[in-house]
Amino acid sequence: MPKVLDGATIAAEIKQDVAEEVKALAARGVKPGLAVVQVGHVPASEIYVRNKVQTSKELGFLSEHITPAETVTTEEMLALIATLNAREDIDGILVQLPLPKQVDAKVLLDAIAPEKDVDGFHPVNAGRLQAGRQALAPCTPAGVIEILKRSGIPISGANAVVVGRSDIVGKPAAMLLLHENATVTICHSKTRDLGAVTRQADILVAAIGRPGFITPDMVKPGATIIDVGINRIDTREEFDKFFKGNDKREAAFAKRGSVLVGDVHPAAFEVSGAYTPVPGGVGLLTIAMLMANTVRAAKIRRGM
Ligand SMILES: Nc1nc(=O)c2c([nH]1)NC[C@@H]1CN(c3ccc(C(=O)N[C@@H](CCC(=O)O)C(=O)O)cc3)C=[N+]21
Ligand SMILES: [Mg+2]
Repeated sequence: MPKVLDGATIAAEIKQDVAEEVKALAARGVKPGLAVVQVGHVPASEIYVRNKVQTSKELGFLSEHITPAETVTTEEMLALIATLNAREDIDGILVQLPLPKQVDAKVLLDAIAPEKDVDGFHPVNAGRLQAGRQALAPCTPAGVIEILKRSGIPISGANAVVVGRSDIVGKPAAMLLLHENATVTICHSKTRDLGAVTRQADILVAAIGRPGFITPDMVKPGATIIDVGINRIDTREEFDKFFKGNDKREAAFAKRGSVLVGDVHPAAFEVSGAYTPVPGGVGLLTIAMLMANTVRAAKIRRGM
């Protein structure tokens, strides 16, 4: 039976560590400050943003939730970022994605002061990360490393295969794994005989953004699978592809009319030695690492 790498347990450990750091900072008169900017009403953003704001409050941060209207312009957003960049009490700035079409996301993200870029999306942080300098790393890939380390899964010398090459997950995940001395391969939609490559993986990171894309034949028996995908399934046909005969998921589907599935087909987990479930895996670590990044930003920025 494969081992389930429980995101909730590991996230709680990280938050405990963060809480202790916050206490130590409080004793020195410092309170980490996080600004979460949520534009308009993207239904998928509501739950994540609420979770980020609530967690940062629980941990004793100064927490600010800023909610510009759906119709906000790039210029107005740039003015907001400039204000937050200049504020002494704000250590971290997060602009929740996606943004409305009229807002130029790249221009905005590049305007965030790199030392306050707790998402790790700024090209200066991407460059620092790849150049082996002190950097704020993107939260989801940082969470992947934390799961592996805290679960005692050896990274050094392992074959790590990352499927997906996005700037915010695949690429930085590969870089972080490389820094931990894995032998890293990045795969993507043009990779030839993908299964032959993924079957070499001791650690398989799935970050494609397609439901159930990784099938059992693509997994080396006993491998560790980290499933970064979060896909919502809301038709019976799709449901049956992944969860036919699964009573727990059946109940969830009946109740909510949708369920989440990762980028890994549930049958592929059965081939693995250990895996992160969806939900309850990497997503929870993303939020925990945002908190860790904010404390880190506070310490670095304040010279501590
Ligand atoms: N600037 C920015 N930074 C982000 O980090 C960012 C973003 N924009 N836009 C959206 C994505 C998505 N994201 C998630 C965070 C937590 C869960 C999470 O907590 N997932 C839980 C619950 C999932 C559920 O029930 O819906 C789980 O996987 O168990 C998922 C996804 C952060 N993102
Ligand atoms: Mg993310």
